[in-house]
This record gives sequence, structure tokens and C-alpha cells, in this order.
Amino acid sequence: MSAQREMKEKKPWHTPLTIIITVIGVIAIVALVTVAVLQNRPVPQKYKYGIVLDAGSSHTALYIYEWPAEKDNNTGRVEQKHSCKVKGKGISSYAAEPEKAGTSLIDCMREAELQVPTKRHRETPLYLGATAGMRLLKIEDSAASDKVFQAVEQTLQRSPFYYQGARILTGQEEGAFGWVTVNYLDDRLKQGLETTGALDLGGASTQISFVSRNYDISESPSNSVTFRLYGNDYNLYTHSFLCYGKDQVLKKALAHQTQSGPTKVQDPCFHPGYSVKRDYASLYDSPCVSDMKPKGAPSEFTHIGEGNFSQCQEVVKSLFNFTACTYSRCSFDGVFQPPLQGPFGAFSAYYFVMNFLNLTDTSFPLETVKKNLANYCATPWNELKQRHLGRVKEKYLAEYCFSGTYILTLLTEGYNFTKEKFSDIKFIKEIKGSDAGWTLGYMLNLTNMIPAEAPDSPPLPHAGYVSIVTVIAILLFILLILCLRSIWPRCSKQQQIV
Ligand SMILES: O=P(O)(O)OP(=O)(O)OP(=O)(O)OC[C@H]1O[C@@H](n2cnc3c(O)ncnc32)[C@H](O)[C@@H]1O
Ligand SMILES: [Ca+2]
Repeated sequence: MSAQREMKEKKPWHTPLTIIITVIGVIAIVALVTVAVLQNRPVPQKYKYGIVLDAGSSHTALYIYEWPAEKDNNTGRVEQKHSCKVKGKGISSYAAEPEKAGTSLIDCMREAELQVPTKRHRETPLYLGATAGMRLLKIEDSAASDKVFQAVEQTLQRSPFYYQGARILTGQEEGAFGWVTVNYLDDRLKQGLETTGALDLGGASTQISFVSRNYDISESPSNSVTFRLYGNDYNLYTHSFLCYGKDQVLKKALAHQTQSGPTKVQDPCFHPGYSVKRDYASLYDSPCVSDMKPKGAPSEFTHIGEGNFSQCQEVVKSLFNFTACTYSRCSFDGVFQPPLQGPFGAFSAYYFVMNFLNLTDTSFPLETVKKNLANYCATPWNELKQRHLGRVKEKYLAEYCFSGTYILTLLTEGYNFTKEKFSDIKFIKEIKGSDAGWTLGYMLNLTNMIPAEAPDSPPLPHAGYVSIVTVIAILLFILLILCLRSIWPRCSKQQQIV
């Protein structure tokens, strides 16, 4: 009898009640873990889309962006899904035959229809933003600019997407949205990190945008844009220089060298052995140079290369006005610029040109970069053609020496990037798979996808919350078992005594 009692006292959890509690506990824990795993398994992602057409001076490009459908209220990342380069030149080049500006877009619009799932077409916003090419056409011939827009609108309205309009961006918008794109893609805005300045070099205009601490925005209000993004305030300095894109600045350089109306121009910015006939009418056809056209010039001139970097730099420098400045400090042409600050990302033609010239590595001293460019400029034209033609457009190849010289001069003399500051510049094409440019920032702004305030988020991520609940449940269960183990012998003892 006493031996039996001892056995019961030593193994109280072998009673039917303890076994039932243990089984229920195990089932509860398995159920809890299963729910947690199922809840956290990846579900097939649904996306939303947005389309922006960048109608630049030299060409038009279509960008498709996508973001997770259930997260569009500010937490999902917007990424570039696809881009399409419209064949031919920019829409402003169709001033004489505006319908063609519309039809030129059709191929890329078809591509977009295939890229965006059909059931999303009607809700996908579609925007077109035109930049410096259309700004110049509007100055030159406002009626022609309107006709180009009408033609473009006709094509876009026929698309199945949710067309939201076509317009010319101001230079300020172009600069500011380029800055938003770069900093959004780098995740600098959400985290409130120091921002990256944006340098954009187009065909007809160029933009510089950066945040400069302690700068007085009231000194030049037209150069300042204020943003409140994710709970942080930014005072952005931005300026767009019309006629300082690389195509228009080349016209300015040639205009500068043909003021006496010569039949022959010896140009230090083109390679030795380069010789091409050009006509005065097409050189002076833009508002950037039209008022400089020499009177009584012949119909054409021979453009001859000399390949001399330092002389080329003198020609380029002469295009900037460094004397007129009514502010405390200026970049050039009397434009206010606060002190440069922070890292910079330089994209579009900055990247195309410096990448071709193998000069994107800014850890090299500026002097070395200049020496390499000087060697390149002195290379005979025939040698370059043999090396690159077939892979590089002849027009681009002929102009890399000029463009490289312009880029270095603009950065160092124009914006005042000193030897030390030069290494703060990174030449970039894209960030995490999305092209650097104004289009993404433009769409994020128009779709209100960057909130002014930081979104409130739960203190723990979902997976963390489930893990903690599971661990606590297991601990409680163990506690219960321990408790039963210590109480049960006494209970059973009492039962036995009774
Ligand atoms: O911003 P805007 O001034 O309106 O002009 P855009 O948008 O058309 O200008 P891009 O950045 O597309 O191109 C800038 C310039 O670079 C030229 N370009 C494009 N690809 C190039 C390459 O691979 N090599 C050299 N130049 C290139 C292009 O013809 C333009 O003159
Ligand atoms: Ca551009």
C-alpha cells in the first residue's frame, strides 16, 4: 500500500488529466507555429503601375514604374520596370510636321500596353513632361509648340491608360524632381540621411540641385524649393541653365568661333584630321544663338579639328559670364549659388560622356583627368573612327572631346568644384536598377507617393510579433506543467488520505 502511494507521488504527470493537458498544450503550440508560418509565407505580389514620358530635347523616353499594390500608401518601393526609347529625335524637332511628334510615340505606347497587365491599364496614370527642347520651341514659335502638344495628346488619349496630361516642366521642377529621384532611390529621404546633390546634363539645358545648410533661401527665392518629406524639411537650391545642355553649348561655341563669318573654322575641340562642311543656317537656328548670327556670312563653312584641350577649354570658358553677379555669390551668368555641399550624383550626358572617356573614376586627381582628356582630344580623327565606328554613333564620337572639356569646365569653373570637391561627384546612370532623371520624382510627386510625415509603424515587424507570442505561449505552457507537477502530488496525497 505504502509502495503504491510512493509511486503515485513520484509520477503525478502520468495521470490521465496531466496527459490530456500535455496533448492539448502540444496541439496549441503546433497550431500557433503553423498559423505564424502560414501568415508569413510569401503571397503572390500584386503591382500597380505608372508611366512617364520624358520628352527631352534630343529624344523621348518612356518609363514604366511599378510598386506593390497593397503598400502604395507610402511604404512600398517604387521601381523602374521597363523603359522604351522612342525612335528619332525629340518632339520639338517635329515643329514643321507636328503630327509626326504624335505618331513617333506609338511604338513605345504599344510596348507599354504589353508590359502593364491589361486589367491594370485603366488605372495606370500616364504623364508626359517636356523639357528644354520644348521650352526653346515655345520661345521661338509658340503656335508650333501648341501644335506639337496637340499631336502628342491625341496619341496619348487614345491609349488605354489613365492619361493625366502633357506639359512643359519648368527648369526648377526638372532640377528638383531629379534631386527627389536620386535621394528616393538611395533611401536617403525615408531615413533622414544627408542628401545627395543632383547634376543633370541634357541636350539643351543643365540642372544643378543640392541642399546647402545655413543658406539663406530669401537671397534668391526663384532658386529655392522647399519640401517636407517623411517628416523632414529640406531647403533645396536648384537652377536650370537653358542653352547650357551639351548640344546647345556646342552651338554657342561654334557661334563664338564664327562671328566674323569665315569659310573655315579651326576648332581646338575637335580631333586633328576632322573636317566637315556645316551650314550657317542650321548652326544659328536656335534661340540660344540666333541673335549672334553674323551678317553677310556665306552659306557654309568647313569645320576643321585641331585637338587642343587647353585651347578648347579657353573657348568653353569664354561662353560663361563670370563678372556679373548681384548676389553674395554666383556660379556664372549672374546666377546665385550657395556653397557646394555633400556628395553629388551626375547623370544623363555627364555619365554618357565620362563613361565613354573612361573618366568616371573621380578618385583620380583632377589633373590626371585633365591630362587623359587632353591626350584623347589630341588623338587623330581617323584613328578614333577605326577604333570605335560601328559601335558608337559618328556624331557622338566626334563630339566627346568637346563634351568632356565642357563637362570639366562647367563643373570646375562654372559650379566651382575645386580639386578637393571634385571627388565628391559620382557619375551615375542608374540607382538600384532605376534610371537617374526627373521622371520618377515627377511621378512620386503627382501621385502623392512621398508623404510629408513619416508613416506610423507598429513597434515590431509582424514576424517579430508572432515569434514573441509563440515564445511566451511556450513559456506559459512550461510554467503550467511545472506548476501542475508541484501541486499534483499534494492533491493526490490528500485524495489518498481521504
Ligand atoms: O534634358 P534636355 O535638355 O531636354 O535633353 P535630353 O533629355 O534629350 O538629353 P539626354 O539627357 O537624353 O541626352 C543629353 C545629350 O547626350 C546625348 N547622348 C545620348 N546618348 C549619348 C551617348 O551614348 N554618348 C554621347 N552622347 C549621348 C544626347 O544626344 C544629348 O545631346
Ligand atoms: Ca533630360
